[in-house]
Amino acid sequence: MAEIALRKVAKTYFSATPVRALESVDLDIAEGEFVALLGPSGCGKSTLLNILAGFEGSSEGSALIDGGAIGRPGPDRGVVFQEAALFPWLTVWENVVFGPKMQGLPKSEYEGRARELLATVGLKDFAQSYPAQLSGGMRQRVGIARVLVMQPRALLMDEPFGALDAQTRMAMQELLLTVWEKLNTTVVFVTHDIDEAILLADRVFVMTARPARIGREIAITLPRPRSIDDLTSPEFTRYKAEIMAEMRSAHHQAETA
Ligand SMILES: Nc1ncnc2c1ncn2[C@@H]1O[C@H](COP(=O)(O)OP(=O)(O)OP(=O)(O)O)[C@@H](O)[C@H]1O
Repeated sequence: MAEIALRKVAKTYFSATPVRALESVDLDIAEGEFVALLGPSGCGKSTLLNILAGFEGSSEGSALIDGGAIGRPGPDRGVVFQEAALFPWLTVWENVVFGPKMQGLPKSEYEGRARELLATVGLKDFAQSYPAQLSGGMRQRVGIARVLVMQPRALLMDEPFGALDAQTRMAMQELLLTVWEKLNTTVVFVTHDIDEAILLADRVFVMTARPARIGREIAITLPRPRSIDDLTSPEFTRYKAEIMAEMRSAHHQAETA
């Protein structure tokens, strides 16, 4: 699984007025670690994830995966966005096997894995359905299976459950925990939701207002396996109070900047 390192990463967008999105971000993520990024709206979380994905370059500093500089997007990194970008004209099964098929892999190398993943995300009986016939949560589960079938070394997730209702969201969080505990992929997870960050992550990074830096790192030592029952434990509440205070001060800096 991937080890990720950011060294003094900065990013300026040269639009009509230049925007400094990131400033001197240093981050070390261990193999198999689950990391969550929280921060005020517009601070630069997606920018950071896009640099890790290779969708855009940094203006300064370096981003490394397993010691090598991150260049273009690659199959070692799977990216999941808020909306699963499924092909509407393909069935669930065809969507899931699309990547390995395009890579020219023989069926024997990916079909078994694809079947297993569909079962893991609870969609075994929907293999022949089309995306339009699925709920938002089901579509997102297809999206996750589609990325995992490529066996990425790191999973980069940008608000993946942001568009889902509260109940579906909790089910998806539990599903992701199950999948991650099984595969132990390195995960970088961007969210606005403090509960979600605490429930899922080994470490939560609270970013400052733009230009974003890592303001605070909080190690979440709640035992694993975790479940949504943990949301009401006293330790959980303590973490939440600590992170809320940090977020409030980040928000205040954003307002007064
Ligand atoms: N392609 C771009 N061109 C110019 N400016 C951009 C571009 N992408 C992002 N920005 C700016 O960079 C800053 C950081 O944006 P980013 O999307 O990374 O924030 P974010 O923390 O993910 O926000 P949110 O939490 O609201 O999703 C914003 O001010 C945004 O307007």
